[in-house]
Amino acid sequence: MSKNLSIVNKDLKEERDKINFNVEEFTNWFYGGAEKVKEKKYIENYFLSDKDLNLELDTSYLSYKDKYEEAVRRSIVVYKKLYKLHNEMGGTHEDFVKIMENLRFTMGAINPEGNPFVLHFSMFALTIMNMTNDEQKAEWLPRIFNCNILGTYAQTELGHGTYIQRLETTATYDPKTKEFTLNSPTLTSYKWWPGNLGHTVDHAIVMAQLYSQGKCHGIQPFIVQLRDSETHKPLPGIDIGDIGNKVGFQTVNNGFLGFKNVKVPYKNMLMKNSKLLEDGTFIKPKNAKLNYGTMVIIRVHMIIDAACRIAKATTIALRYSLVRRQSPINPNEIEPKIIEHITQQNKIFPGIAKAVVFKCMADYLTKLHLSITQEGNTGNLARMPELHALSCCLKAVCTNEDAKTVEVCRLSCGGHGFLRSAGLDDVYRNSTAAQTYEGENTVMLLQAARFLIKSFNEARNGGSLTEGVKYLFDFIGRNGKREIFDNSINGILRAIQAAAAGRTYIAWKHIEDDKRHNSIEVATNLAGVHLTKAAELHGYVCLLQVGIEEIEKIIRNVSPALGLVFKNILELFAVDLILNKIGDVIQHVDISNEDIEKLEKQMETLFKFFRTSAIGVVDGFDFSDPIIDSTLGSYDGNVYENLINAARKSPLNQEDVNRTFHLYIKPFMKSNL
Ligand SMILES: CC(C)(COP(=O)(O)OP(=O)(O)OC[C@H]1O[C@@H](n2cnc3c(N)ncnc32)[C@H](O)[C@@H]1OP(=O)(O)O)[C@@H](O)C(=O)NCCC(=O)NCCSC(=O)CCCC(=O)O
Ligand SMILES: Cc1cc2nc3c(=O)[nH]c(=O)nc-3n(C[C@H](O)[C@H](O)[C@H](O)COP(=O)(O)OP(=O)(O)OC[C@H]3O[C@@H](n4cnc5c(N)ncnc54)[C@H](O)[C@@H]3O)c2cc1C
Repeated sequence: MSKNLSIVNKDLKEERDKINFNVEEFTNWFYGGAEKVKEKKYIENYFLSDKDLNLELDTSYLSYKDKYEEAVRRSIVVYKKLYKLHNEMGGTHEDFVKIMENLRFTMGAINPEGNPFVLHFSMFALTIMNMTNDEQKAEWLPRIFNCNILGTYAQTELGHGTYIQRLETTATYDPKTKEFTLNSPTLTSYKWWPGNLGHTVDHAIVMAQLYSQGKCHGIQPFIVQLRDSETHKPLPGIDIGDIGNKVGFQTVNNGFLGFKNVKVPYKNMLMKNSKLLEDGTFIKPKNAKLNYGTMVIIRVHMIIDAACRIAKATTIALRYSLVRRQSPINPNEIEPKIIEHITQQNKIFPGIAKAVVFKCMADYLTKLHLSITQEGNTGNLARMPELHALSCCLKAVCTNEDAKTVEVCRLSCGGHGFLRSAGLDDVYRNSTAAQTYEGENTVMLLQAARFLIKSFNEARNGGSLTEGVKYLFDFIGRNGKREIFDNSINGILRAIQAAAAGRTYIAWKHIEDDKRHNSIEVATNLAGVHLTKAAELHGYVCLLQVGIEEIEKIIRNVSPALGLVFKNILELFAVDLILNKIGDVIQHVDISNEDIEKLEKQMETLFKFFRTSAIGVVDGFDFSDPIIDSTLGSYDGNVYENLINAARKSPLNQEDVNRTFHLYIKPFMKSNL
């Protein structure tokens, strides 16, 4: 951790003196080993120490246009260095991935409102890597890697983001010229939202309806050049621009794009999955959803992003709560650190537990994705629907929790939390954006519910189930009897499983009843609220189940003192979860009022234990001061000095009288109305 040289606030020092486990050991777990932590620190310092970045400039005060231009300038400084470092490291693909993984955090500090090149290195490169044949890889990958071309992923249109089957952009193939002609036949067919599209990139993966031999063959990906490589002027037939100011992501340069008779060569349709022969014959892929692959990868990556945003927000909220004093609990005593107010603990401690459990889930899902992708490469696509359902479900549950938790952290910092310098606004904006992009969360939950209902039918018919939904058998086996609650961690898991299975049953029954008068589609829509609740509960089952399995493994491999902290964290996550979902649990589990009171008491005991470890855990997330970028969350805890220093930098404070006084205020005051 790069520690500030200033003297650490004595309240915070006193807290750190009481930590009873090895913080470094926790950090090593969080980043996957001591070697990875070393790499992270090295890479972070390598970039952030560069004076050319001019990180002293607070970009939040700049205009929209200036923010974008500064973000581009800073990004280029970073990417130049990235290639230099990559060469120094040996230049392998693994080295590049290593740098990019670590840069994710660092980039947030450099461009707090988003990276104008992010899609090039994520969705654009990933789509070319995963959806092209060998010749296409050979042609495009070196140019992408060297940044000779810059690209984005243009799928969403003004009229459609969710229901991608109905995208309207057309790509019509002519076997005589061996070209596609791209058109935007309506206003609603304009591409709208793609990151970096407005003025940054010169290429895009464009998702368009393929027409060949007079038939539509559904959406297919095409590589399209949008701007001239020398002048950067839009090419003929391309109408392109920035979509304007947004809630966040101000420097991501999300754009719009329309096509008028734009010619694209035959070789630019990505042909790994679907194929088009030169004569225009279309060859279907093994599974039509293979073209959705890039979205699946990104949804998997979004779980670790959610964990890190929560980790950052709770670090700020906790450090602040350990130095802020207000409102004596006992009238005759001094004002306590606000963390002593139990409601404050209730705001922050469960969030810290979520960051840890989400990290476990991210590791699990990354491994699962890898193994299912490897199966897919050998032609076995059997587990694709399971991965799709799980990644949709967890993308939704984790980003919803993320946005909620970050907002609670902001509220937990009182008035100061509302300052930009507190550092929580960009975290929140990024969290809430993640609830929408890469699949709107309700839609994602409904996709997961589709899998649950299928599995429920399978279970009722005595079929086989994938591991993650086997608990549906237990529900069916109980034959209408309620699960008996027992107050252990596995008891809590069984209770959440019973609630998820019970809610799945209610949704299933709703559909079955409505099917008598309606089509299955209408019946499914009418059951929508139950379906999303079932999927959400299923997401929590997965999180708790994976949390239990992973943390049991961790405990076996770490020191006993850290093991106790992990046990505490897991219990915090579980008890907080069941108390938050108690309505659903009561419906399907035999749980008494006494059991619930016991859980509430248990929460208080868990808080008491966690009170001393909490600072160690957030320090262990190891966000350096430039990364945390917060007056309230810096390592030294000197919040009041930080706040006044930040306020003094406000552009309004650079002169003691603002010109508006003489221009407007004084004449107004002297006018006697
Ligand atoms: C909601 C769906 C999945 C619906 O797809 P659909 O073709 O209409 O399917 P349907 O007829 O409803 O049937 C569903 C069926 O399709 C299957 N399926 C769907 N997707 C997959 C997959 N990836 N792998 C494997 N299977 C998949 C499902 O399992 C269903 O199967 P089933 O019929 O139940 O057997 C799709 O439209 C979708 O993914 N929409 C969300 C769009 C989205 O995520 N856009 C992202 C744009 S890029 C972006 O936001 C980048 C931001 C990045 C940044 O700024 O950093
Ligand atoms: C910050 C940001 C960055 C983005 N970056 C990109 C990018 O780089 N490339 C790109 O192509 N796209 C990008 N997008 C677009 C994004 O993927 C879509 O906005 C997203 O998938 C949601 O689709 P939509 O806007 O059509 O919402 P809609 O589907 O119109 O959602 C509106 C409402 O309708 C509901 N709804 C819609 N369909 C259903 C249904 N079947 N069942 C129940 N309810 C439904 C939703 O739940 C929601 O409440 C970005 C978006 C944002 C906000």
